[in-house]
Amino acid sequence: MEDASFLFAGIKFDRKKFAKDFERFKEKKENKDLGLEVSIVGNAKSEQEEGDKCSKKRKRKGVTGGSVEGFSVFKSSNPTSEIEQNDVAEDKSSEKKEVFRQLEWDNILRKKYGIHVSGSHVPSPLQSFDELKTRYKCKSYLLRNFAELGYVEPTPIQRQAIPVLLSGREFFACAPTGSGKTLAFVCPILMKLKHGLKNAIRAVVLCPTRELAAQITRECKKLTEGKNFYIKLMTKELARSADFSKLRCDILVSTPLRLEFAIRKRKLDLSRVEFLVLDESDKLFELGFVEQIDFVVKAYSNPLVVRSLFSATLPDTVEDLARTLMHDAVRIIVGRKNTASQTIKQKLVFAGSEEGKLIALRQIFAESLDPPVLIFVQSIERAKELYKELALIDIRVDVIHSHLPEAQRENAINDFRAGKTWVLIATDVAARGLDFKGLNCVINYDFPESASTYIHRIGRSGRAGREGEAITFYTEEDIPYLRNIANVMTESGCEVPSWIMSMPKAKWKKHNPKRDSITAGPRDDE
Ligand SMILES: Nc1ncnc2c1ncn2[C@@H]1O[C@H](COP(=O)(O)OP(=O)(O)OP(=O)(O)O)[C@@H](O)[C@H]1O
Repeated sequence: MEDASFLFAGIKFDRKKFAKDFERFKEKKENKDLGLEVSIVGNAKSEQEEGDKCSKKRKRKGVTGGSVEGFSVFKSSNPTSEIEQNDVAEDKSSEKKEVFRQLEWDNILRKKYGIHVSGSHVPSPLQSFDELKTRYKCKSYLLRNFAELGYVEPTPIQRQAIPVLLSGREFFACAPTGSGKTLAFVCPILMKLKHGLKNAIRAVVLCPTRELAAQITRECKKLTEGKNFYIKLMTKELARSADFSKLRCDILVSTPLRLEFAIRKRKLDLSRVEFLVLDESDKLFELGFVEQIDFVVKAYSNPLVVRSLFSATLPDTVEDLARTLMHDAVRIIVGRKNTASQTIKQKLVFAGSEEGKLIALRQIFAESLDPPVLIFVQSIERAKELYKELALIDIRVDVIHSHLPEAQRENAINDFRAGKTWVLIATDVAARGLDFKGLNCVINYDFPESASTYIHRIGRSGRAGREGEAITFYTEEDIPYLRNIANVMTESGCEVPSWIMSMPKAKWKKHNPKRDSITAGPRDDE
């Protein structure tokens, strides 16, 4: 992890400058502690208006620095008689009771869905999608599109993240792979943007790969079916030649590199962006991305931009960064942090050598090839080598890595999704975010470079509650790192031999050993 403390430096929200407002905010918190400003589930008016009020207050703070009034409904009233005082006391006590009841109910709901939150005054989780209508006046088209897509009830991350983003709060969230994080940020952004109001980019979603950016764009379009939203994927073409001053775009989805290019070379204006989402945020803070991210984030000159971070793995360093740099951030963790999805059956296989791996793979294919299967290797070279090997067998195989032209990468993904390809060999370019609905099995032909890479790779299967399988080959050189993977396995309920669990945990930065080339072992037909 790079030292990324300079990140978000472009956001003009500094505590010194707004010290007075922070003082007032404290005052507000005290009043809230008395239970005067907490929303109640089912109160259609309150939460939408609270959200709007919240952003208006931030506006006043951020833009004019003017006085902020009305923190307490009781401050402005001036009870004179004893009866009035008693009435006020009674009101206070019943409001307090209601607030406690609500908090209790929120906790029950969170416990039921494994949601853990911290931060001040976290909005109540959703009980159902219908609540989006009753509590937040969500437009019917969105709920219709949910139904069309078969989304009957919100997933745990959606239950909590949607109300938090709707209330204008910044947050960072960690939830398992395939648990619906995309909808968790797209839905509230669509609800808040009210399409077609302004001619400016108002939301930006950043993610580490083009394939993932394309997938998020598609998901956004599906959700806005029947409405005039302008959702744009930052393609190479767009980044190079678009006239951004004329481009109609409500939500822009991009990789950091392309966005940086468009800002530098094409004068892309991000001053009116209201929402910034960093998907796969821990990856975006790694070496190779962090400088682009820093540059891009500085381009968001709107002091009211609401930032949110999502990932299935969230190292403490990224959490610390988010906590210090975001404004009054909420933390949302679903299940246990940095664990694999519970629906994936995970297995370790000792393959002995490179030759042993190929034999083991062919054996799996012979005994139980249940396509589609995704195979991960460590490098582009090895992806090409394995492709040559498997092309000799009578199975439909393809390969994806970052040295392929964009169209070929796209075809590889599309053919795999469509079932035209049974086996896809991939480098870690396909490890994050990609949603292959029916993927049955992930094979880690090469041991993953880190526990988080392991979690993301195997998370391409077992999505949206479905079952999946993950097989990880290891050789002698991987043994010191076995324990780290074994921990992930036991955390999600898989069995691991006791000798592995008694090994010391290796200090692990990136494990990318030099491996012998992938050579053909003896074949059945020889
Ligand atoms: N409420 C829902 N009910 C049923 N399916 C859903 C719901 N929300 C999302 N999905 C589906 O779940 C799948 C996974 O969603 P998504 O790709 O957003 O997961 P993710 O949490 O972002 O995963 P990753 O960490 O791997 O990026 C998708 O196929 C999506 O259509």
